[in-house]
Amino acid sequence: MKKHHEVVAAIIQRGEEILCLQRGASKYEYIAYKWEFPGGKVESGETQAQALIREIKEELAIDIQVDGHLLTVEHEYPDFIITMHGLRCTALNEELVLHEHTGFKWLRTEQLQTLDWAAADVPLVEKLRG
Ligand SMILES: Nc1nc2c([nH]c(=O)n2[C@H]2C[C@H](O)[C@@H](COP(=O)(O)OP(=O)(O)OP(=O)(O)O)O2)c(=O)[nH]1
Repeated sequence: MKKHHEVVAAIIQRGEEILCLQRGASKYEYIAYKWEFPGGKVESGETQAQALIREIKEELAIDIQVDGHLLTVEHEYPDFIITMHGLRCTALNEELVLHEHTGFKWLRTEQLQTLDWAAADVPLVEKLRG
């Protein structure tokens, strides 16, 4: 049976722009170098907000405030399944440092579809585009 992960992803908006991050190499070629929202797996005992605050601090060295829920997506990849909660957030610091990603872009909602998103993110991007 495939592993099932609960994942949180931060939609960080600054003015009109949203933070998009590019993953690096991966043993799973279908997510390697894809674009995503920062975040990661919820660990046992954590709330979604606690997990997201921890992940964003690890990945980007910034603090965030979680403002609300955007969309939850369930997606089956060839090797595992994720339930991903997309949460709207605000960054509490200006400068970010990429600890785990290979690139980042701040894009307006109408520019989001120019990136090659991880498949699970497509419904989030569509919802953001309205
Ligand atoms: N963070 C994040 N993960 C996503 C997104 N879209 C998507 O398919 N994923 C997948 C990729 C990973 O398989 C999984 C999240 O795991 P991760 O590797 O980022 O998180 P983690 O740091 O907790 O994991 P680990 O390497 O410690 O095991 O969800 C997204 O927008 N953000």
